[in-house]
Amino acid sequence: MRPDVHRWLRRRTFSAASWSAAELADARRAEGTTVSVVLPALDEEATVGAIVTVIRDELVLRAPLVDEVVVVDSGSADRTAAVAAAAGARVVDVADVLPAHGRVPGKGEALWKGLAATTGDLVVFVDADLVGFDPQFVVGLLGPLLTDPGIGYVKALYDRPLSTTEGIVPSGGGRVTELVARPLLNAFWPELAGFVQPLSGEYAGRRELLEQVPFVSGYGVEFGLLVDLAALAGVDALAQVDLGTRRHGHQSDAALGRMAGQILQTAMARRLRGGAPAPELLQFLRTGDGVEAVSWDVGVTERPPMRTVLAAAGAQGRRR
Ligand SMILES: O=c1ccn([C@@H]2O[C@H](COP(=O)(O)OP(=O)(O)O)[C@@H](O)[C@H]2O)c(=O)[nH]1
Ligand SMILES: O=C(O)[C@@H](COP(=O)(O)O)O[C@H]1O[C@H](CO)[C@@H](O)[C@H](O)[C@H]1O
Repeated sequence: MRPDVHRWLRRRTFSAASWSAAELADARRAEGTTVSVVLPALDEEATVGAIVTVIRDELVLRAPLVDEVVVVDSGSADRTAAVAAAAGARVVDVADVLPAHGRVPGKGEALWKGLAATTGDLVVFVDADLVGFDPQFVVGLLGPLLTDPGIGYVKALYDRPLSTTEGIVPSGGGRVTELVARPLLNAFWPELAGFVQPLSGEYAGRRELLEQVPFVSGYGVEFGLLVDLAALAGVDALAQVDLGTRRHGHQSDAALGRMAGQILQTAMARRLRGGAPAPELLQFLRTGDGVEAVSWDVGVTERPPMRTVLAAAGAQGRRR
């Protein structure tokens, strides 16, 4: 493992259990820091209400850590907006935010407009399809930002069980992460190989940083933000926090194939400047109280086209 990645893993990996909502509420009040939570939602009537309710009850009313909870309705056909509003969220329609800019489809658009529709110094993004949402997710994401001014962006890491028709596959989730995003980052942005969940849908950042980078419109948004914020602020300004386990709604393999395509587009748009890929692939295993990084060499070599070999042999033969 690269020494810089090993060092980053040690210095910038936190546990959500390190902080309580009450202590962070005191800390942010003392600093005068404001906090917004943004939930992008497309047809999430089944889950958005419970998430908003828990955030409001625990982090707005009980411990005043969060100032505003905004659900960005991405053009839902179900009752997402009504359910979210009934739970206490401020709901904005993606088409109504920055209308002069029109609207493009995709999750990233909802997040970009969520940034425009909120004012918090710190912005927390939470998917609206989570099951069994724990308010400690938000506490854990805010912990590093409220205790270390040198940290500007925090990604969630967690176990990701995959629920299938045959049952639960304990670590089967994060399919595009394992098959596309992780290999891409290791090859072309090896300094970011320490992120256990580079595509996690829960993350938080300082508005002053988030407003300086583009938001990729579709599912490339997480990949784009990670690469662009690292380029802007340096890897050491980025961190990750262990939130335990995350369960959410899963899309089909075909849908994830399209997601992978968007992530590939996002990566290649940032990488066409060439440069040989790094040969190391870092994967992660859950240990008792943390994660263990496992390093693999996935470097490949290339054999030249046979035609050139035979031509050279022929030329050599002619020279013998
Ligand atoms: O065009 C979109 C696509 C997705 N989402 C929301 O973004 C989050 C993550 O999307 P999804 O669950 O489809 O991604 P997955 O978690 O399956 O990768 C969810 O709250 C979606 O409702 C959205 O607001 N607009
Ligand atoms: O991590 C992944 O591979 C994908 C798909 O997860 P699953 O295989 O359905 O658990 O989920 C994430 O990726 C999306 C693209 O970045 C994010 O928008 C989602 O929030 C996140 O769940």
